[in-house]
Amino acid sequence: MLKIDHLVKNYNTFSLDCSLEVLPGQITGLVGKNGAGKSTTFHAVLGLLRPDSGKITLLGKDSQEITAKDKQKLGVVLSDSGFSGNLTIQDIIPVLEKLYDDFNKDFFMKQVEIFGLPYKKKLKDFSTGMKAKLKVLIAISHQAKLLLLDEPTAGLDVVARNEVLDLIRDYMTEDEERAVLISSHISSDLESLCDDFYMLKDGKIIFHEETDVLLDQYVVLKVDEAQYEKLDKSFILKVQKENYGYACLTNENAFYIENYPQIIIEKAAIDEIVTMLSGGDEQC
Ligand SMILES: Nc1ncnc2c1ncn2[C@@H]1O[C@H](COP(=O)(O)OP(=O)(O)OP(=O)(O)O)[C@@H](O)[C@H]1O
Repeated sequence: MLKIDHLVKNYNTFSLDCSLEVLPGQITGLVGKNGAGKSTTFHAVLGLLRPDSGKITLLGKDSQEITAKDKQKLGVVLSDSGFSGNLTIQDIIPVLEKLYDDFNKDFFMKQVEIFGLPYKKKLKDFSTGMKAKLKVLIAISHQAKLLLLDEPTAGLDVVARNEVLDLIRDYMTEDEERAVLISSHISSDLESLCDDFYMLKDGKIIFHEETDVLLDQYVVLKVDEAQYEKLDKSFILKVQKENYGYACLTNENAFYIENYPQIIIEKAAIDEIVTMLSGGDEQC
């Protein structure tokens, strides 16, 4: 559905080199701190900036050959995009009908009602949550095959965030060929949503894993100084100094359970994995 092969974009003090793949039927998460390069990646995929090198294949075509008609098959949320704040939902409906051959007005209107979005209020007077819901709603209201969602939950409270994530889940259940690339700097947001994760750090993908594997095989070993000395560190991905000794991240849960029954082994939440992997701590 989307394949990015060594997309390179250089700015003065920042250099992106990103490769990732979004498969049909999958929700892929792109996580990374502020400034990691998530938006630059989305902009490049959408042809909004010119990459220095690399290849992007979108909907089965080289991204440079994507037509306006093809773009109708994309549902997009960008932080810096949207309709003029002086318009209302009432105003944008005819625009959406013109923009998208498959715009589903009934679905859109129903969701506007469910979300309690004001029909005649100017968009600039919407709350952050209302704006976010409207953006995602627009992205999923025209039978898109691929959603490209850059930080769609930014600034939302837990309730609004879950409503937005539910919309994305519902979108996926309607057609098993659909796919989503979604970014967030809060990885826990995406834990229950995504099938796999890529992690960007300083413009580079430093990690890719399926969520099932993450939840099943990634654990944190909590060891004191003496245990740390004796630990076989072959499968330790990151080490973090703690008050009690060391927290060691591994993706070989079974090896340490079998060989070190006396040490404390805790399930690693995605947030913890991301924080440890993106931290500057020593890597074994
Ligand atoms: N047009 C530009 N000119 C120069 N530098 C840029 C430009 N656009 C982005 N950058 C730089 O590229 C880096 C990555 O920015 P980007 O917006 O892609 O990060 P991000 O991961 O989306 O961050 P955030 O979560 O804050 O949106 C930053 O250091 C940013 O300053």
